Amino acid sequence: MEIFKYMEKYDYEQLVFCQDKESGLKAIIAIHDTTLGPALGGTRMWMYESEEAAIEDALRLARGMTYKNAAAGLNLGGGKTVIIGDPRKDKNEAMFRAFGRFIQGLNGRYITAEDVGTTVADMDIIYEETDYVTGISPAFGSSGNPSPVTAYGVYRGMKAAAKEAFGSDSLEGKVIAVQGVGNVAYNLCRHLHEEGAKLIVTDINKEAVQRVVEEFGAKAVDPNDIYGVDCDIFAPCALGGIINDETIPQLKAKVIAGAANNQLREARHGDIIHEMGIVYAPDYVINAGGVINVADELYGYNRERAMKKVEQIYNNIEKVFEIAKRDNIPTYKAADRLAEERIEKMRKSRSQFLQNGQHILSRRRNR
Ligand SMILES: NC(=O)C1=CN([C@@H]2O[C@H](COP(=O)(O)OP(=O)(O)OC[C@H]3O[C@@H](n4cnc5c(N)ncnc54)[C@H](O)[C@@H]3O)[C@@H](O)[C@H]2O)C=CC1
Ligand SMILES: CC(C)CC(=O)C(=O)O
Repeated sequence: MEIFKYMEKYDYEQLVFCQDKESGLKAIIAIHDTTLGPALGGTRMWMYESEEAAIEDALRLARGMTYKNAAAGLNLGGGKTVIIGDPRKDKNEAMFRAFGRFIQGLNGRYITAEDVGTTVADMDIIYEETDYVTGISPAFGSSGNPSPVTAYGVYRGMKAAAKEAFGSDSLEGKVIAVQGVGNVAYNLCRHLHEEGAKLIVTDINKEAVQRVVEEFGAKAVDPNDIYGVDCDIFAPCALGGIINDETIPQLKAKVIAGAANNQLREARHGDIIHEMGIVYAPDYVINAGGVINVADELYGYNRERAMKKVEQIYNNIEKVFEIAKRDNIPTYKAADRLAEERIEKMRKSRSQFLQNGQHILSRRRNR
């Protein structure tokens, strides 16, 4: 991978490599765009096949956060971190303290939170070293684990997608195939079960599957079989890239609506599912609940205010469908349009000069 070429193509601002030998920290912080404000995005800990795969994931996820934060109406830019390692074996306190110091060194250009493989306890350790962390324990007056709120937002967005596809937003009796039943999807399954949906689930973690089978009466299938099951809605809630040339021909669902980031392996896969008549709720619009919730910490966390904004995900998904119809484009492009228009407007308004203490004028005054 030619890193600068890739960064130039999608206009990334910064890529930071963090190494701490003592603790074993190998982290990559990617900052995509800070037009709207400091970059906020979670930290993923994962066993990448190669350093290149880790860099690519950090970059793709960071760009997704720029679009997610913009489409959600947040005054935040996009960034993300990946830590290379096994979250079950390789974590230690010194690692997250070292990581916190690296974040502090960015002086507020990047703010972190949880993602796959990291927890509230990890964020609490980072908080020992920097203020630029969210999703820390409610004991600190913060919002805690974002996953249940992400799940609620996905549930609301899925209802809006169901209304578009089936004419009613009720999920009662709908067959919903859920891929990955981790932190977000466990909570999503609870909402779906409470509304009377029928669940088909899979995960590579057998205990996670067992829990939703026992608690919500879900039917379990093997991970490779989830794409082809007979269902109304497919909810990808594991990792990215799962809508691709191999999986699309197997799909029977009329709707795709789930929590996973970067669901389309390539943009053209969004065109293919559009042509097939599948209603796709763009990933970064439907899964914004978590970031909306943690971002509220920056104002002094207020759950009621945060949840009001999360409710808006239903309307945001409707807005995406409206733009898609108005401009006769697939929904993934409509979502990009929504986000890009907002960023562009703000970029223009910020081009006016503001005396902010950093300009040559302020240095002259202090001489
Ligand atoms: N946690 C949050 O608040 C947010 C999460 N997301 C995204 O949602 C997705 C899920 O996040 P979490 O629930 O937090 O992660 P998680 O790690 O708790 O859950 C993911 C689950 O997917 C399973 N999995 C991995 N590969 C699989 C495969 N090939 N087949 C079936 N199952 C597989 C894992 O075993 C795990 O149980 C991720 O893509 C994440 O980036 C997006 C926005 C916010
Ligand atoms: C989980 C979040 C708090 C932020 C994030 O990284 C995301 O939405 O993907």
